[in-house]
This record gives sequence, structure tokens and C-alpha cells, in this order.
Amino acid sequence: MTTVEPTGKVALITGASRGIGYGVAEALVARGDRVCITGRNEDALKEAVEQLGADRAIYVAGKAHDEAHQALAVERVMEAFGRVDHLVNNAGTNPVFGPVADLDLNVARKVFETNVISALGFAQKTWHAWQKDNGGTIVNIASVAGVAPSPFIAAYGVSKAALINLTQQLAHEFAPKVRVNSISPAVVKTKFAQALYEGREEEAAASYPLGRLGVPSDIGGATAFLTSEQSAWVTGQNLVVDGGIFLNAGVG
Ligand SMILES: NC(=O)c1ccc[n+]([C@@H]2O[C@H](COP(=O)([O-])OP(=O)(O)OC[C@H]3O[C@@H](n4cnc5c(N)ncnc54)[C@H](O)[C@@H]3O)[C@@H](O)[C@H]2O)c1
Repeated sequence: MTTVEPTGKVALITGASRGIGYGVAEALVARGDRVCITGRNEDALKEAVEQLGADRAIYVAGKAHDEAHQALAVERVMEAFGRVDHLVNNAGTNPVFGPVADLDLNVARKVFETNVISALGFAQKTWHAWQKDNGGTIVNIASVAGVAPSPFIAAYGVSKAALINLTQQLAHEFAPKVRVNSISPAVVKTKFAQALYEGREEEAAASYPLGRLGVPSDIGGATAFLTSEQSAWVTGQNLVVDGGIFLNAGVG
């Protein structure tokens, strides 16, 4: 049970039983929002809801790219809370690491489906709920790999670049009712990114001007800003949250 004063606002967050999505859910619940988290693993979702507080959180299990799941999730949020204010498209995948010349196109399709089509579908379904009710905000969790190319993760990088462009498209079309922004993190300590720093975290952290890798609450804080009135005149932007690592691009 939480004692925070409720904001009356409701957020739908995809892929949020762990990692960055969970960090976002924690940040929004901590300020008094109610949340609906989605993901594929029902046990993990149940546990996450218990930790967030059953008075503040619900879950809907399913695959983010499945249209029926998208519709159901929005429907459940409306049933449970009577409104939706924020959509955070966080679910994402990167199953391959290797040269673009050998990239399996079926894998590339799957990456696009999860990283781009899911966000597009959830935005559509939420938009239709907004038409009957209030406006709101969308935050798409992109990546620094969508801003500058990273070798050996072409499908992922291109999908995140598409997500950043989708953010701008939606920001245009959904204004003035809905503000749409993206966040592009560098390496954040989650299961997804573990292979990038495991056994060499100190060395990896040293290349960041702020001296450490990201943690989910860093992205939670940025999302809290972009879903608050403090960012009321911000739309169509991609907020790079990277411990300053991009500053090093100009060095050497
Ligand atoms: N961790 C990083 O360094 C980093 C950096 C930049 C961007 N990101 C992005 O942040 C987002 C979250 O990543 P994370 O690091 O927390 O990873 P994670 O693996 O810890 O969490 C990803 C979540 O998305 C869910 N998910 C994946 N595919 C799904 C699907 N088809 N349907 C429903 N849920 C699905 C997973 O089950 C999991 O709950 C992703 O979009 C990722 O691309 C992560």
C-alpha cells in the first residue's frame, strides 16, 4: 500500500514486468499515478503488480505486437480506471548480433514488429480511447542506436530510428490533444543489455562522462518529466538519456 497522494492519472506501460518498463512504472506510481503494465510472462507481471501495489497497478498479459492484445489492454485500462492519460511504448527486442550481410530477414521482421509495429498499434488503440475522453502523452522508448549507427545491430538500430520518426509523425497528427516524445537511452543495466557490461562494468562505466551505466530509474525519471505538465510545451522530441556518452563522439 502506498501513501502517496493520487494524481488521478493513469499510464499504460508495455513490457514492464522488469527492466526499464518496471523502472518507469515505479517512477509513475511513486508520484501517484495508477498503472497498467503489460508483458508476456504472467507470473512476472503478477509479482510486479504486487511490488507496485495492487491498489495502484493492474496487468494484462500478451505479446505487444498482437493487435488483439493491444485492444484488450486499452479496454482493460478503461474498465479498471475509466481513463488513460499516458502510453509508454517500452517493449523491445534485439535477438541478433552480427554483420548486416548475414542478417536473417525473418529476424529483422520480428524486430520491426516488436519495436515499431507494437508502438504504432498501441498508439492507435490509445488514440481512439482518447477521442472519447481526455488527451494525454505518449513516450516511446527508443535507443541511442536509433540516433547513430552501432555495428552489428542493424535491425535494432534501424527499428529504433523508425520509432523516433514514428514519434515525430504521431506528434504532428495527434497535436494538440496528445504530446508524443521518445527517450533514447545508452546502456542501462537490465537483462537485455547484460552482455554489454557483464564482467567489465567498471571499464564500461569509465567511458561515460557521468562515470556509470544507466539504471531503470534514470529512464523512469525522464519519463516522469515527459508525462508531466512540466513538459507541457514539448512534443516530437527525442530525449537522449546517456550519461553523456555522446559527448565522447567529438573526442579523438
Ligand atoms: N537496457 C538498455 O541498455 C537499453 C538501451 C536503449 C534502449 N533500450 C530499450 O528499452 C526497452 C526496455 O528494455 P530493457 O533493457 O528493460 O529490457 P528487458 O529485457 O529487461 O525488458 C524488456 C521487456 O519487454 C518485454 N518484451 C519484449 N518483447 C515483447 C513483446 N513482443 N511483447 C511484450 N513484451 C515484450 C520483455 O518481456 C521485458 O519485460 C526496450 O525497448 C529496449 O530496446 C534498452
